[in-house]
Amino acid sequence: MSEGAEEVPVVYLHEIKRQYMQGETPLTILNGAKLALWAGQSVALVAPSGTGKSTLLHIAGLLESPDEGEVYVGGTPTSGLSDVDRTQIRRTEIGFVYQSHRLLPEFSALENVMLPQMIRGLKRGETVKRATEILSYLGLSDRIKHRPAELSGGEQQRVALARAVANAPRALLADEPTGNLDPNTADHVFQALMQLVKATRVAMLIATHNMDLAGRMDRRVSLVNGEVVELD
Ligand SMILES: Nc1ncnc2c1ncn2[C@@H]1O[C@H](COP(=O)(O)OP(=O)(O)OP(=O)(O)O)[C@@H](O)[C@H]1O
Repeated sequence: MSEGAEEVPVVYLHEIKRQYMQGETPLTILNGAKLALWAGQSVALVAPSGTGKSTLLHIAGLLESPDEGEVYVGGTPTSGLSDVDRTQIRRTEIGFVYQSHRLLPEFSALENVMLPQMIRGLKRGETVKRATEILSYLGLSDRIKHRPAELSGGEQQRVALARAVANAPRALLADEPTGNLDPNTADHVFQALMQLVKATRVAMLIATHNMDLAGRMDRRVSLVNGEVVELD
């Protein structure tokens, strides 16, 4: 990638405001939040429960719209786009990993990774090739025929990771991706995430409560009174 291309953040959140109604009372969760995610950089989002980490990730991933502010993807403002265009950007530019793997139980690991590519319109043969490559890269070449229930927790999460990067997104957003795993397995999945950042230069934002993992990422941010603050 040329240096010029890196001058624009992959995702830029500008002055994001988000309120939820709690009965009659508005609850302000994000209040002027600003955050730039850069190619090849991993960012840990570390903040207490209920401060808005998932909300921020959903807004960055175009899964939820802010009440005020703008989400730029590759320099393009997204608020004025149609739902179809937003969905298109989400499918091609952004990968999401959740705390629980959310794989489809009746499909194999390979098929789970093929699906997002097929939805995007790639030919079946191409999706098989690419899904096989990604799963092998993540150390799962002898597990591709297994269904999620036949995989360990760490393997399931690595398949979910493979699915998230199947369409070669420019941003990968992960909400407590190792939260359900024991420390050793969490470490394994975390290393896979870091390996992907280095290999693909994806911009990564990971919400985590794990300070050890956060300490091993490129940058740490938190949420204070609805704003993003840099830690360190
Ligand atoms: N759809 C919604 N309607 C109303 N309130 C919501 C909604 N989504 C989230 N909230 C509230 O907004 C606050 C922030 O939620 P969010 O899930 O973003 O926090 P979080 O930092 O990710 O928490 P955790 O670490 O526990 O996952 C919480 O108080 C939550 O109850």
